[in-house]
Amino acid sequence: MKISILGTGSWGSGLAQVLADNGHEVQMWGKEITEVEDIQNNHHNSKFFTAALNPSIKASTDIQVVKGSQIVLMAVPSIALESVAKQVSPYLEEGVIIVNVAKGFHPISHERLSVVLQKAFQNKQARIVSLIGPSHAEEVVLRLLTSINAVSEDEEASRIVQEVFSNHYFRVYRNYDLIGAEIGVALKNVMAIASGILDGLGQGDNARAALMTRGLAEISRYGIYFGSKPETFLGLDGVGDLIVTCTSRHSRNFMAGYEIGREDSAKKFLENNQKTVEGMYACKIVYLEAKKHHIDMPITNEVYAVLYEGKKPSQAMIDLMARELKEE
Ligand SMILES: NC(=O)C1=CN([C@@H]2O[C@H](COP(=O)(O)OP(=O)(O)OC[C@H]3O[C@@H](n4cnc5c(N)ncnc54)[C@H](OP(=O)(O)O)[C@@H]3O)[C@@H](O)[C@H]2O)C=CC1
Ligand SMILES: O=C(CO)COP(=O)(O)O
Repeated sequence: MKISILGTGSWGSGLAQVLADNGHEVQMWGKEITEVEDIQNNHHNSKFFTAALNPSIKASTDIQVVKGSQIVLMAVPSIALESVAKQVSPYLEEGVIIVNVAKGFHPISHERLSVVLQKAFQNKQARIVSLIGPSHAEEVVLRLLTSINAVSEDEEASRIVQEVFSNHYFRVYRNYDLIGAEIGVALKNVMAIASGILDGLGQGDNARAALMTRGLAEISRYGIYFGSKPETFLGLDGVGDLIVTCTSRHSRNFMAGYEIGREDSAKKFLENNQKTVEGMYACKIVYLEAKKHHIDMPITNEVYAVLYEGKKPSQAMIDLMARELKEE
């Protein structure tokens, strides 16, 4: 099967490895010439990994290479998703399966990303599937064991994605609760920033366990308000992705928080960051939506205050602990 991947960053490259290992014809598209040439000529993406890529993976800066693909994978950050979708749309086949792997929301409308893609590809009758779960690209590229969900309201499309991606090191489950899964994987990035902040401030395992547990309660409260199934938050797109991101130094969200905690300020990080840290954007969107809908989100509110209002992380931690005492 011909499968195109839009985005030559870390997750696009990790998933290219899986698909090429499964014998598919993998064509990547990227705007960054150095990444594209590295993949095409050296079978590496040295900006992100030392591991070699499957040599059958092709890469180009010409977006027309997607022509004739049965599946197109969108591996760009949430803030770029809509513009890349518009750019590629003229070259897509009718009924193409679009696989989104970005975690977040539309920066202006605050819509979930599958909704953004459904609208962008309406004229192609595209079938949208989110492939999301606990999965650091750094491990997938090394073929370390990973389990993830193909989430869609289109059961047949999610079965196709499940079959196409699964292999001996990459196991794909199906899930049909798109609202819950997309909210789970977007909000865990906010909690990962909070977890990194605690680490940077010198806190330990007890604090991290409390943060993750109360963070999951917060994510579930938010998701259930918007129509998610509660059990989704006990699965790969809830607690699974929360664990992998809140506890790992591979996570850019965790590491962003760590740097902010160590400095006891977000200023330096915000001035210098060049990486994709989705939790920064998700935090603002969730803060605004929660306020609008009166959803109690104490951890998100404190991360927001640290990122956007100049609050000291140490003070945010004190304020969280000093709130009115209540039942779990
Ligand atoms: N990395 C991971 O382990 C995982 C990531 N994800 C999610 O996948 C999404 C992508 O992340 P990831 O691959 O890690 O990010 P990276 O920063 O590694 O790569 C993003 C890629 O998108 C490209 N890009 C950015 N903006 C545009 C644009 N306007 N037009 C075209 N290309 C663009 C970048 O190009 P350039 O380099 O030129 O900026 C780069 O090739 C995120 O939402 C992330 O949360 C999900 C699971 C795991
Ligand atoms: O989503 C991820 C793992 O599931 C990747 O996390 P980061 O974006 O924080 O690196």
